[in-house]
Amino acid sequence: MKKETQIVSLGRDKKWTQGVINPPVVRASTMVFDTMEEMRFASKNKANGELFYGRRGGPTHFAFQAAISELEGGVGTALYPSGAAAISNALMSFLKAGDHLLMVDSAYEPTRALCDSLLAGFGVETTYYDPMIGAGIKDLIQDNTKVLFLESPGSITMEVQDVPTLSKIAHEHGIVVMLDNTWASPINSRPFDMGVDISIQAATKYIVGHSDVMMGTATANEAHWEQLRENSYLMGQCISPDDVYLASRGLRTLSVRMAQHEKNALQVANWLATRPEVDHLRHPAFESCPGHEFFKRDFTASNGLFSFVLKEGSSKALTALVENMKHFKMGFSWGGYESLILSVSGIDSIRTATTWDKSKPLIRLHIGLENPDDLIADLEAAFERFN
Ligand SMILES: Cc1ncc(COP(=O)(O)O)c(CNNC(=O)CNC(=O)c2ccccc2[N+](=O)[O-])c1O
Repeated sequence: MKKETQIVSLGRDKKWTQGVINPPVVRASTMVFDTMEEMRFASKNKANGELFYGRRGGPTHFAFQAAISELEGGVGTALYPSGAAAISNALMSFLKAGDHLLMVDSAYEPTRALCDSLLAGFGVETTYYDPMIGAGIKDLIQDNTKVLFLESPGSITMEVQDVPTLSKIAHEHGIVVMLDNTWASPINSRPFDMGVDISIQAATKYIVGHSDVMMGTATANEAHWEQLRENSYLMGQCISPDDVYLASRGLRTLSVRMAQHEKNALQVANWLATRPEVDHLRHPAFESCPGHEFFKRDFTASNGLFSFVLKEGSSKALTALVENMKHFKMGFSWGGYESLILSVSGIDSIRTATTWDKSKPLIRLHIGLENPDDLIADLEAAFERFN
């Protein structure tokens, strides 16, 4: 089945929908049983889609979990109140005091903060590595290394990692491989075909697609699903069926939205490449982006999120560039239908395994579903304010 057809049909089994098109919202904490036998059966099968208790979810959750598992290519998906919760629960489900974690240097900043504060406090040692390290990762592996965490492309600076090579080396040492796969969404890469054990999505972004739900998912392969599911349950992770309904609804248009985001973004990026103020683009589909060759090999398409680096720019000029835009808004997120702009500073101060030239300012764009001609006109006016 092609991914476009999967997007429309997955998670709509009649056992969850009762025949209506969208799996209905079933809100529940308590679920009741008529006999002790029924109760025993539900307890025995509480992790296998039998109604047991609100924290294990209900039909609305089961339908969405089945769809994401199939799309990502795993066997089971746990749901969380945010992408950050998916990351923290996945890591804490497989790490204990005395363990060592290999974390990509280009990780989403709050992921770094988790490692440097909470995990460090629990006695987990973190080593950050260069996203472009490839086979060199083997030199960082210790006897107590338990998890290798990737985020590809990396937040803000967009480096694409050689996931298959990194996964192969990790598995040679019995290390669990986790990938923050939010940029690809569940349709533009096959994480488990690349050797990933747990694929994480900030569903907040493209899956929901309308900037109105916070949600995370973590999908595991057979070998890691029970440990992820049960440890996440012990940490009390559960979410509202109303939010799941909205995420399911967003999922149905993921293919068409992603295709339009990609088309619009490429038009804007190609225009930016002609601007004299721009030093280079950090869009995975462009050769100027580190890991472009891995993007071509491992991804089926790009989307609306990319960054570009300016040759120079004072704080005053950057403020003039990003403020007073007609269509681009400043906001901490991406993946909705709207266009966003972020002037990112301080990258050099949060990277420890790589260096960043802070003399060249970075702007991250999320290209929404507006007409790209209007977006380009907006950026043209922005550069007039900038210069
Ligand atoms: C790849 C990836 N993975 C996980 C998450 C977290 O998802 P959540 O927002 O649902 O918790 C995200 C969220 N992304 N958010 C952004 O890129 C914008 N937010 C920020 O820039 C931000 C917000 C708060 C604190 C620090 C930052 N930051 O990245 O510098 C993500 O991009």
